[in-house]
Amino acid sequence: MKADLEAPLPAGQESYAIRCRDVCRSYGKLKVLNNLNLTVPQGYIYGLLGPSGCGKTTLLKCIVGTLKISRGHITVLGKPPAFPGHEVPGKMVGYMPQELALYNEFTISDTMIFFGRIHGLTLEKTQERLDMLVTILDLPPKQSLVRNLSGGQRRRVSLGVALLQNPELLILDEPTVGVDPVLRAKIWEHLVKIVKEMKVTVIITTHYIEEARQANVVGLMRNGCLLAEAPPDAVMKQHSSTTLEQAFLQLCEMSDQVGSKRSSPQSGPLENSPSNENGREESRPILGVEPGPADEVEWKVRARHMLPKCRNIAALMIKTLVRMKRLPGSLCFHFLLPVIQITLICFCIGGDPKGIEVAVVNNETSPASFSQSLLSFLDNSSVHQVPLSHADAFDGVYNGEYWGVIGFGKNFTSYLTKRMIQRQVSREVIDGGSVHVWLDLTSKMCQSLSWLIVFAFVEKKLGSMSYLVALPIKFEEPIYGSQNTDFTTFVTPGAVVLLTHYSSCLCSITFYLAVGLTALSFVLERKEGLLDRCWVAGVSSVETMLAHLFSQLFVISIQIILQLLFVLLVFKMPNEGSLVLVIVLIVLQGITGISFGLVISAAIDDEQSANQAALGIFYPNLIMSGIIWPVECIPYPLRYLSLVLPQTYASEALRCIMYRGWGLSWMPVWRGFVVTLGWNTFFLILAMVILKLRK
Ligand SMILES: Nc1ncnc2c1ncn2[C@@H]1O[C@H](COP(=O)(O)OP(=O)(O)OP(=O)(O)O)[C@@H](O)[C@H]1O
Repeated sequence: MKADLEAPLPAGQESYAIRCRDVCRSYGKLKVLNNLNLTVPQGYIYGLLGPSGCGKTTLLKCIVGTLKISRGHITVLGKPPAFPGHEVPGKMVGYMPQELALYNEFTISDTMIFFGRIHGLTLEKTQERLDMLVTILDLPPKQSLVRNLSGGQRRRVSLGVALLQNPELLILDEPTVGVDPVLRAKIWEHLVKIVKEMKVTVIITTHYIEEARQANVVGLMRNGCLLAEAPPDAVMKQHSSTTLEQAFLQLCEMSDQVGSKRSSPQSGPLENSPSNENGREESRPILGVEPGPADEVEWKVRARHMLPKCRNIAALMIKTLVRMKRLPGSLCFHFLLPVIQITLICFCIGGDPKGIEVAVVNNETSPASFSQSLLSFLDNSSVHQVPLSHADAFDGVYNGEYWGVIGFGKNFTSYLTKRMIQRQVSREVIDGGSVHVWLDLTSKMCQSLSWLIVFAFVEKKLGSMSYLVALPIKFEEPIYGSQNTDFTTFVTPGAVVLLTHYSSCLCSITFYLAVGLTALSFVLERKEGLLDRCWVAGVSSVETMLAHLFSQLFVISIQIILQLLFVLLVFKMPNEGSLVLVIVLIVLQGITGISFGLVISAAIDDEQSANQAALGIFYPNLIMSGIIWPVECIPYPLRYLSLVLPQTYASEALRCIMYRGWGLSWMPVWRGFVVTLGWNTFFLILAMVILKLRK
């Protein structure tokens, strides 16, 4: 095995671009990279070959810094990947991941302009590079939408993105899959040309082993370690084979024979290249360096590196807006969905019952009787009266045909008159002078019905005499709110908060919930390799999150304006307090939603699970936040849980502002703001930590 590694190197090798030493990486218990050593000389094409699942992509991800290694050292262009101030990830590296990692709603031109912005290229420079790439890679017209391209065309666009900024290092994960042989030859020709002319270093994986003969060096990988690393001719010569494929097969057989005794190559000839000028940082710890004058400069570089770049945030935001523009139907739905929801709440919740079938058993026959007169006061649109006999009326209720029975005794008029004019009356007179109501109370709606009946009889009919039959309780003019405050009024502020929270929250985490564009973006971008690609291009997790937050903020601002217009102007919900406070609180709740969405999308990879997580949290939150029913009705242990939910205090604060006209000096109001801000900070930090930990 060692002999394989001792094949002569091409002349002129002076330094290395990539050096991996004893690199290990696992996914849980699965050890994917196993003490791997690899050296890619500067200005070479390095063909990384190996069977599917041997760990090539994992290695490339470790090299570009999207995955952290568990053990060992990696040096890329002189420093470890993601070293503060280092432009790997960044401008120095062009990365083509195995997934296509392209925005489907973009044209080819949009795609290049987006990545050009991230690399800091001017528009003219990007256009110039794009024209060149169209010729070299035989790309379709620049204005073609990516989603309309064939698989091979998309792969070429993806390769074009990697080549865009003329990087020093190109990392290409299977760039020639699905590309026809003529174009494959053209791509290799271009790679050979840029390596020769510009001293670019290329590391390329491919399933077409024979095409790797054009590489300067090949690395044959199996089970997470390198079996051989040498120029293709040397590998073939070593194994007396006429093809690389044969040589590779022999190597695999030998490796199987050696089995577990074999260790990964510890020292290949490529390693002997004079390395230390470029590999300076490799053995140096990233943290814990002794302070000195040079370190001061380094700290400044690090600090600058850590600060989010406006350029990247702007590029990501423009990207989101362009994508929205390309999906206008989806955009309208996105804006209208919360309005539709709030309209439905206002129309469907808390109103008076309409068209209820009620059986009437009237034993008084005279048309001038009180009972006839009272029945005429019942609102016909609410209660549809069906005159029936006693037996039919009760049968109808038992059969579910009527919601209840209203009954009058045959002496109702005379007994009621007695009740009102005599000081003392017998129980029989009270009973006979009362309206008897039997209700099917399996529906809460009938409770509203009973109040309707009382209201019709006592308030409307008896008018000024109503006090004679009233209960010994008097409800005076309310201190806050009005006598007409209904369930809708109670529920609306909470619903606005909730809808804002969830519409924005779902934006970040769930898949195509009506929103389409931005909603899905984070989880899908992650899944499609777009987040990784942007990260390798130099966009940090903080920049991604901030851009996402700002663009979502734009969307929820429009949603909030539309919701408030409907709630305040169309449905005439009262607002006694400051509209500014109302808007700020709702926007802050929107941010809670976005940041909560970011937590879920940072923790979960696929849209289905993200959707389930969002829904799983939505309902308990809706029920327990005091939005539908007051928190005071929740039993004690659960009430404590309710109080720590992000919407409980916010809904209360919003109700206090809108209906009591309270300002920030009132504790329930400022508490709503403070708790919301606290949740926002917590969710944003948590999302960032999860993103960092999951590398
Ligand atoms: N995110 C992940 N979580 C768990 N296991 C993973 C993950 N990514 C890759 N693996 C596993 O790691 C191993 C190496 O995968 P990798 O994608 O690096 O292989 P590869 O050599 O690039 O394969 P191919 O040529 O088919 O692309 C595989 O067994 C794969 O199942």
